[in-house]
Amino acid sequence: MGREFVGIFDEWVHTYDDSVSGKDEEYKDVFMKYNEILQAVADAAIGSVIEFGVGTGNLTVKLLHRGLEVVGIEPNQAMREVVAEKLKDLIVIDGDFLEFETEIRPQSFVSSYAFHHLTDAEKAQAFQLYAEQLPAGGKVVFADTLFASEAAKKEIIAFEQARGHANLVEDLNREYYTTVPVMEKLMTDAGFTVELSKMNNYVYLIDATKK
Ligand SMILES: C[S@@+](CC[C@H](N)C(=O)[O-])C[C@H]1O[C@@H](n2cnc3c(N)ncnc32)[C@H](O)[C@@H]1O
Repeated sequence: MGREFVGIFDEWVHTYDDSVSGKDEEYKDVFMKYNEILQAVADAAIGSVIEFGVGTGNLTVKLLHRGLEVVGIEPNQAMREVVAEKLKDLIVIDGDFLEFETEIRPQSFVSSYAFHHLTDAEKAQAFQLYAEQLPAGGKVVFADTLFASEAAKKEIIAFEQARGHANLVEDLNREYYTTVPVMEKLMTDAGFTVELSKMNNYVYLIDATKK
């Protein structure tokens, strides 16, 4: 579920790695410190890991370098094909944040630049599901765009509009980018302790531990 934006990646798959490396002017600030952000997610993960929205596998590579067992979940077929080519031994399953079936018993759920595909109600559902599946001390480590408040979100969208970043503005209005207080509440309600760190003007590291 939360798959309404999956089709966007049929096209973006071809240039996605250019975007994350700063070649797409509109998304430069979103992907600022991309490698550092993904490394921070990988460093906070523990044990057997389920990674959602693997895309072209950039976070996956960092998790594997840490020696962690990883199963990837990716709803977009073109992305699954790219990552299967890049990481031949990786198990990548067709699934999403809410519907996935794997053999492993995860100690961490991780993701980068993808959780905003879920509405806040779906995010709440996801955290309840992860709390049921994780042992005490298990982790949810996500990096994603969050805003300090709804007012801050409006201000940034107006700023991007003024500098002519129409595609980014459309994206920020179309998808379900939420706020720091909402994210904190959804996670604490599901039984996690949460630490949030600002990584660039858009992205926060969300590091949560099941009580
Ligand atoms: C912006 S890319 C991020 C890729 C990679 N994680 C990264 O950090 O570069 C978002 C990815 O999430 C996937 N996606 C879209 N909807 C999803 C959902 N409901 N559940 C899981 N993944 C989803 C897309 O197909 C795409 O591969």
